[in-house]
Amino acid sequence: MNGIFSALVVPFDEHGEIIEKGLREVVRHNIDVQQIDGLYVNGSTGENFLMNTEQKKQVFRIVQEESQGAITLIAQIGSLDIYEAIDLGIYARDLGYDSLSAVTPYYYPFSFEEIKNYYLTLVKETNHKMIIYSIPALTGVHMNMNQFDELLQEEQIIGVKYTAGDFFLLERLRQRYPNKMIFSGFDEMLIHGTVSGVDGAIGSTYNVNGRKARRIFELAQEGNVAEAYQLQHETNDLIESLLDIGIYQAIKGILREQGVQAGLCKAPLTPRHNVDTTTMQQLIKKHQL
Ligand SMILES: CC(=O)N[C@@H]([C@@H](O)[C@H](O)[C@H](O)CO)[C@@H](O)CC(=O)C(=O)O
Repeated sequence: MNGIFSALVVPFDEHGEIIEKGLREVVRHNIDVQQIDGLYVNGSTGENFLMNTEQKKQVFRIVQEESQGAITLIAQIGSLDIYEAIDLGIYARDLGYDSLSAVTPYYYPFSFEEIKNYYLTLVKETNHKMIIYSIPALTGVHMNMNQFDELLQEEQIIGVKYTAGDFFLLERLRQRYPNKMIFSGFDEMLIHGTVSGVDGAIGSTYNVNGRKARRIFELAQEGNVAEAYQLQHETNDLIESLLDIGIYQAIKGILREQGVQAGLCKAPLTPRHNVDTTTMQQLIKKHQL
């Protein structure tokens, strides 16, 4: 479960329905063109939190069918409805997903005990591997080393998707848990995560920039930090542009220009945002996507 994983984008039509043919094309593009090692399915990038249960299951099923065991699959099942999360976890497990993952419960000010019980319940009820999805910037949940210690004592909790900029905490996690999986979650900090010893990276921009991300990852692992950092500078120029436009809309816009039916974003997200063909073509050319 190492390497570069795309946080999969999901194509929606103008009514917020999933475009099945488009989703299959996005999976194929990730496997055949971006040559990723795995997919992180129904995460933030997949607009998971805008979908209903049936749509989430539809995505899990189609991705598994299309990837046919060629890559590693991680199913993000986190939900404020713990019973939906359990249902999704059992569904993805039975489809053959390699691991589950769940974002820390958000919106209400949950205590750490409530968060811990949430994960232990998911692990018990699904009887599958679990990767903690920690993204404090969006959830407001900032866990400290002692709290990660409590979660990682559970054998079925195999690792953390670490989407934060606290590299002291990341260094402590890596030192204390050499045998747990740690994924870097911010693409713009891929080199920093790799030098900190992460096992892999999960991110939205790998849907369009996965090959260059792999070069950064491999060069940094080999200790060629200067060359890795030059590629990170170039990558961060791209990421800055994507963020200015609207990250998910821009990624789908690039994919559409490349002939992949990446569809639109689902409301309340703006379906296209200010994505225009000329800008997308310029990004593709400038960054050799
Ligand atoms: C909020 C968000 O989209 N974060 C992305 C990053 O890949 C992010 O888009 C990228 O680093 C640009 O900021 C991932 O961490 C999210 C992710 O892995 C997921 O879709 O679950």
